[in-house]
Amino acid sequence: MDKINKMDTQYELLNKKIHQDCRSLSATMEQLQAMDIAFDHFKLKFLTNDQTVGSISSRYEVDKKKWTEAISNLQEKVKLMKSDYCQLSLEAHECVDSIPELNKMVFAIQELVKQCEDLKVKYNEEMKERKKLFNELQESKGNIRVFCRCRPLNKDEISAGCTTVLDFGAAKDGILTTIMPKKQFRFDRVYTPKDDQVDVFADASSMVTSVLDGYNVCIFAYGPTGAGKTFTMEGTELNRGVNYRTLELLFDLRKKRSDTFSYDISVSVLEVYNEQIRDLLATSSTTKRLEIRQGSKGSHHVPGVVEAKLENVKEAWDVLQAGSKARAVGSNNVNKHSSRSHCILCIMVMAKNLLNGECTKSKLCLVDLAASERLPKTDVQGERLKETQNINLSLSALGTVISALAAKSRHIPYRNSKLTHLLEDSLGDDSKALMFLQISPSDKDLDETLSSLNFATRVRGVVLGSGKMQVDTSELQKTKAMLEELEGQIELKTSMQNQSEKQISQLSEKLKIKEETCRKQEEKMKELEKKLKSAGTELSYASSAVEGTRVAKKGHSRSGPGA
Ligand SMILES: Nc1ncnc2c1ncn2[C@@H]1O[C@H](COP(=O)(O)OP(=O)(O)OP(=O)(O)O)[C@@H](O)[C@H]1O
Repeated sequence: MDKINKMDTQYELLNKKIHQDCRSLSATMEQLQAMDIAFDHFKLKFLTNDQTVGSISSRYEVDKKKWTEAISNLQEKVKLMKSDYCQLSLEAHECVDSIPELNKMVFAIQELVKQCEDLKVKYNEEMKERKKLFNELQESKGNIRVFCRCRPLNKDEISAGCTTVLDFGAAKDGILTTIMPKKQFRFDRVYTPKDDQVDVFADASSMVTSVLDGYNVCIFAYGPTGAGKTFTMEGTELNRGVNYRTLELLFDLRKKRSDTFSYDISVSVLEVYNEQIRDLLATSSTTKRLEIRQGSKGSHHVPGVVEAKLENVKEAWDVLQAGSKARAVGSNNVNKHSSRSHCILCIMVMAKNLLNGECTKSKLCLVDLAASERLPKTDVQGERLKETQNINLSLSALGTVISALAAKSRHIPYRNSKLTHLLEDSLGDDSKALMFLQISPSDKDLDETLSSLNFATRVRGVVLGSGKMQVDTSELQKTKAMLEELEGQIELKTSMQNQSEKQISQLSEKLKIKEETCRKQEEKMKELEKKLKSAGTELSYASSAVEGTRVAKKGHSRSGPGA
């Protein structure tokens, strides 16, 4: 029994132990399972970590490459910019260094300007003197000068077998010879039929110049019908005459003298027919486009006449055309009206000396006279007779005025005709006159030619016989040479001054540009340095992040999953 009890106890003990072992086994199993799961987790984590490390490291490589490239690019750029900067600052320094030079130049220019001012004052005085001498010289030649111009034979005359009765062999010396009767006539100029409008105006231009110097001038064309009066004064579109060339010269001189003078130029165009005055610009549409004034007592003896202010030579041509048109319209009803009327172009000039504020007013009258005629033929009656009488009246009144002026009479009979009344201002004591004597070369016009030549010789003789002052021309030559030299000096100084001013402005412009470029480059450099700095910071962040991941990976592989 004892044995059975013993075995029973043993059995119970064994059973207990088995139960205990079973429990510990299942706990171990659970532990093992948990470890297994943990290991799987760890294994999974490890694999994931490994992949992350791989991708980080490849991104790191790409980024590294990119940043290295960017850095080397930036370094290159910085290097270039630094060299640019050095170059620019060198140039800027050069510019700054040249400032004392510039100051010197400015000082020199100021000196030049002062000298120029002094010279201008001197020049002004000399100009006055020149005007005086010019006037005296003109006087010595006679205040009334006569130029003789002969037209060529026209087609009709050639086909009718007309011959030339004039010899121009001594024309250069101012001598014209008639062949039959053989007689010599002396004038201030004699033009051959070959001389053109340019040749003719070249001699008249000094008179025109003196208008801008404040003198009154009168230029008129005298001669029988068909001798070329209108051709000389008006000319044609292709062969422009004295009227147009005069205005052209005035505008040219106005431009040339614009530094020292301002000129206001206006014109009126009048016709005198049968002692009646007609304003040829009053109805013109051309004039409506221009600035118009009504002539006052000061500018005209016929108040209310249209005065068109001209700004340029194009306007001048338009106005001249308008005047010719209006004259031609008037001639439709009357037998060759234009040869029976006087046409007057009045040019009014107001000059202001910009240096001393002095103002002068002068007037230039250009007159295409009515055709001269000998005493009316007996068969001329009615309207034609009246015309001829009026023409003769005005031409003889003109002759009388010229004679009275030449004789320095106290009374000049301007009021004897409308023509002389209108010319009063421009045909005065201080004024200059030029007569173009127009003649025909044809034998059929010989009588009229001789009569015209005799008339013009009388006019010239009267004037030259008046004993005008003779000027010592050697003195005049000296003064002229001095003036020319002075003018040359002024021109040189002015051009030097202009050049220096131009240089200074160019240099300061360059300096400004350089300064601006330097400033921009500096800004750019600063910006790049900033970018470079932030790029460096980002790079160091990225490398430390990569480094951290690497360390973590290494640590993990050392502890391993089977540890
Ligand atoms: N120097 C010249 N060269 C060429 N042709 C000329 C010259 N002078 C005049 N003529 C021509 O001769 C003709 C007559 O000239 P113009 O009409 O000028 O004479 P005029 O003296 O004004 O005559 P009128 O007193 O009758 O009006 C015109 O056809 C003109 O073109």
